Amino acid sequence: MLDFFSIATKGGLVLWSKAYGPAQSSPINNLIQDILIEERSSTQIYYKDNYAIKWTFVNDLDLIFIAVYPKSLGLTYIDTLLQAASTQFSDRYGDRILRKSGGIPQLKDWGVQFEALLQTIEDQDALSKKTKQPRKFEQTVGYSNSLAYAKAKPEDIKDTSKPALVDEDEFLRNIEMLKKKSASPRIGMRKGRGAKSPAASPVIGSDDSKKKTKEGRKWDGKISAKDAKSLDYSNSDAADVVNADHLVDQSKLGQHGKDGTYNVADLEASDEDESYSDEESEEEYTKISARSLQAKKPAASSGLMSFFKNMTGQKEMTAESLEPIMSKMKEHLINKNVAADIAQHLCDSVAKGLVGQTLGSFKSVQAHVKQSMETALKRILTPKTSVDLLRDIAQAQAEKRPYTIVFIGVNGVGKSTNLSKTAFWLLQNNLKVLIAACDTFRSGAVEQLRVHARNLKALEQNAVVDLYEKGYGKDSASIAKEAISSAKLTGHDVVLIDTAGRMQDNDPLMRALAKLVTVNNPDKIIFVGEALVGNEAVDQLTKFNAALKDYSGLANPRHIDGMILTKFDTIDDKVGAALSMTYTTGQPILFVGTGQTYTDLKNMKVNNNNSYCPGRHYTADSNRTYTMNLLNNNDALSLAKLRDVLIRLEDTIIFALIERAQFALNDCTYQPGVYKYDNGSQGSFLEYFLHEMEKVHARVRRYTSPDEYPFTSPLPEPMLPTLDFPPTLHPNNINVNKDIMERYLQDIVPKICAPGDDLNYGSSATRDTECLQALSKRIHYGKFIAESKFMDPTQQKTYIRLIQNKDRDAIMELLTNRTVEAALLRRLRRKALIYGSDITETGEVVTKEGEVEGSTATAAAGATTSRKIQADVVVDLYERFVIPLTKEVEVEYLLQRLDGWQIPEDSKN
Ligand SMILES: O=C(O)C(=O)C[C@]1(C(=O)O)C=C[C@@H](O)C=C1
Repeated sequence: MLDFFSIATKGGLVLWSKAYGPAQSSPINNLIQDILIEERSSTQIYYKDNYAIKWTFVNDLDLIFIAVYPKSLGLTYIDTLLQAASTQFSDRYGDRILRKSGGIPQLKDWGVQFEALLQTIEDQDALSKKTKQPRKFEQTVGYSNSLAYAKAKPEDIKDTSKPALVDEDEFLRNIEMLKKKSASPRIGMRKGRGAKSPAASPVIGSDDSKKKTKEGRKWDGKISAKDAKSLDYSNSDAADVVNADHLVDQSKLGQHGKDGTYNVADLEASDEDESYSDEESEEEYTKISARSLQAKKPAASSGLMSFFKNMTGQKEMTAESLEPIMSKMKEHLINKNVAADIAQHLCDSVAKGLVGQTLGSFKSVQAHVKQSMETALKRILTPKTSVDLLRDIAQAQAEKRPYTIVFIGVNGVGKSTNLSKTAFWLLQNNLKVLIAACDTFRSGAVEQLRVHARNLKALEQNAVVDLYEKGYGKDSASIAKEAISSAKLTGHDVVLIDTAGRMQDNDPLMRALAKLVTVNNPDKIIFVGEALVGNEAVDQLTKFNAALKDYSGLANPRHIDGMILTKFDTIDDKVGAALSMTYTTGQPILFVGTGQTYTDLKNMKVNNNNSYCPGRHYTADSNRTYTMNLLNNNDALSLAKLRDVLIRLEDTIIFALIERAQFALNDCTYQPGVYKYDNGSQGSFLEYFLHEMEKVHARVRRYTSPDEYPFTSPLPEPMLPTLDFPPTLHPNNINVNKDIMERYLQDIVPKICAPGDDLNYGSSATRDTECLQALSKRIHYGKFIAESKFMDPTQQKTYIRLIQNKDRDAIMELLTNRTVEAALLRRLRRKALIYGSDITETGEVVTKEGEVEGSTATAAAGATTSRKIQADVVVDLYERFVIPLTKEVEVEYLLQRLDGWQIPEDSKN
C-alpha cells in the first residue's frame, strides 16, 4: 500500500501531503537532499532504507509529485497514480497558480479527489491481477489514465482521507510563496539544485556566483525567513559578471561541415531508445514489433506476440480474431506515450495487413506484424516538408532582409532556453542574431533573455547577439514588428522572437499569439514543447494550430512549421512522444533539447532500421548526404550541397585514375575503327566496350537521371519504369562527353599510365569506363551549379543581362569563385598524395622513397615506395581540364537559360 504522497514545489515547499503508513517525512527528506538538491540521480525512482520513492515533475507549474511505498511491495500502479494525480491537480489549480491571483485552491477538495483517485487505481490494480483474461483496451489502466481520471468530479467522491501533514493555513502560505517564486525567472529557480555537485551541468541563464553559495533547503514543510528570501528572485541582478565557460560543454559541441557550417551534434545512439536486434527471441518480441516502440523492460508473459503465437496454424486471420491482439497492441502503444488516436491508426494499419492472411508459423506472423508496423510508422513519420534553416536564412540574406523565427508553446517548457540554444547554433554559423523579448507577460522573462544575450556574447568574442526589449505589458505583436524593422537597419541576419507561454485553452492569449503571427508573418513558427506524452501532445499542438488558423483572419493562415522537443533526456519512451507530435502536425522535429548548456541542442537521429529519423533528412542540420537525391527538389539546388557532391566525386575520380594507372597504356584499345557498332558505324575497342556497358546501364534507366550522360548511342529504352525527377534544370542540350573523351585519351591516359602494352585490354577498358563516367558526371554537374547560381536572387538580374548580351566572358567571370577553386586544388593535392601513397604499419604516409611524411625517418619495412599516382598530375588534370570544362558547361547552360523562360517582373533589368 502507498505510505505517503506529497505535492511540493521544486524548490522544496510542501503544498500538500498525506501519510498512510509509518513512512513519515524521513524518506522524503532524503529524497530532497539526495536527488533534488544535489542532482545525484537522473532516474525517477529512488530507494532508501525499506522505501521506494517515485516522483514526477509538472514543469510548467514547477511542482513535483512524490509517492513513497514499501520497497518490498513493488507497487506497479505508482506511475499511473503520479501521472493521474499530477494531471488532475494541474487541471484544477494550474491556472490559479500561474495567474498568481486566482484565490486559494481548496485543500479539502483536493484531499477528497486524491483519495478517490487512489481508490480507483488500487481497485483496478487488484482487478487486473485477479483476471488472467486479456483485457479490452478500454478496461486498462492506460486507457483510464488517458481519459477517465481527467474527467473525475470531486463532488462525486466521498472524503475518506486521513489528516494531512500540512494544514490549510500552511497551504495558503505556501501558495503565496509559490506565486512569489514563480514571478522570478524560471531558470534562476533551478540554480539551487546541483550546487554541491561540481560535475553537474550548469543551468544556462543562471547566475553561477549565487549557485556556488547556495545551500540545500531543509525539507520540513515550513519556510524559514532565510528560505523565503532565497525563494524570491524578483530582484536578481542580471548584470553579474558572466563566467561563460560553464555554459558550453565542449564535449557536446557539434561539427563543422566541409562548407564551414556548424551543425549541432546528433543525439547519441546511447541517448536513444535501445536498439533493436534481429536476433531477439520470441519472448523479447513480446515487446512489440516496431523497433522504435519496444518496451524497455521485459514484457509480461502475456505479451503481444504470445497472442499471435496462439493464432499460428489458423486458417485465416479475421478482424474478429485479431481484435484482442490489436486491443493489447493499442494499450502497449499508449503506454509507450503514443496518443490514443495514433495508436489506433497504427493498429488499424497492422490489422489491415493481416486480415485474410494465412499465417503458418510464428515467424511469419512476426514478420508480417513487423513489416506492417514499420510501413505505418514510416508513413506517419515522413514530414510533409523539408527544413534546412541555414539554407533558408542564406536565402533571406540574399534578399537583404532578416530571417524571423517565432518560438511558441505552453508555459515552462523551456522556450527561452531553447531559443538561446538556437541562438548559440546560429552564432556558431557566424550569423548576427537579434532576440526580440515579446514575452511581455511573465515577470522575469525579459531579464532572463538579457542574461542569455550577455552569456552568448561572452562566449564568442565576435558574436553579434543583441536583445530588443520594451519591458512588460506592451503589445507583443508591435514589439516583434519593431524588432524586425530594427534588425533590417542594424544588419542582423536572424530575429528570434520569444513569446509568452500560454495554455492552449487560454483564448485571449491564443488570439494575441495569432495576431503576432499575422502582423509579422514570420519565416518559421517553431513550437517548443516537452517531449510530450500521449494525448497531451495532440491536444497542445492541435489547439495551437487551430488558434493560428481561426484567429488569423487570413485566407492562407499559418501553422506550426517545426518543433523543438525539450527535456528529451527526461522521458523514457521518447519515440512515442515524437511520433505523436509529428503525426499531429505533419511537421518535422528540428531539434531536441537534452540538458542545461548551450550545446545541449541536438539532432534527433535514429538508426536506419525504421526508427524515427527526422534528424538525418529533415532538420536544420540535414546531414549532408554525398549522393544528391535529385528526386527531392528541395535539396537539389543548394550550392553547398552541390559542392559537397563535387568533393565526393574528387575521391571517385582519384581512385578511378589509380585503378587505371595499374595497367599499361595499351594504346591498341584506343585505335579507331576496330569494332563495329549495331548501327554499322565503327569504333575503338574502348568505344565498343563503353557502348555495351551503356546499353545495360540504359536498360536500368541510368541516363534518365539528369546527372548522367552517355558517351555512345543509340541506346535501348529502360526496362524499369522511369522515375519522376522534378524539373530541376532548365531544358538544354549540353553534352560535352566528346570533349571529355578526347582530353582523356590525349592528355590523361598517357600521363598516368606506363607506356607500352601489357595485354590487359579488358581491365584497361573497364577502368577507362569508370574514369570517363566519373569525369562526365563531375563536369556535367556544372549545370546544377549554374542553375543554383542563376536562381540566387542577388545575382539573377546580372545573369539575365549578361545572357541577353551573350557576354560569354562576363558570365564566366561572374560564375568563377577563385577561393573555392584554390581550396579545391589544395584539398585535391592532399587527397591524391594520401590516396596514392603507401601507408606504413604505424600509419604514416610514405612520401618519397624510404621517407615518411613530416619526418626524415625511414619508412617501415613493407611499405613499397612507388606512388600509385602523382599528386601533381591529378592537380594539373583538374586545373587544366576538369574545372575549365565544368565552367564551360556552366556558361553554355546559362546561355540557354532564358530560352522559353518568362522573366519574372522583379528580375527584369
Ligand atoms: O563551386 C562552384 O561555384 C563552381 O562553379 C564549380 C567550380 C569547379 O569546377 O569546381 C567551377 C567554378 C568556380 O570557380 C569554382 C568551382
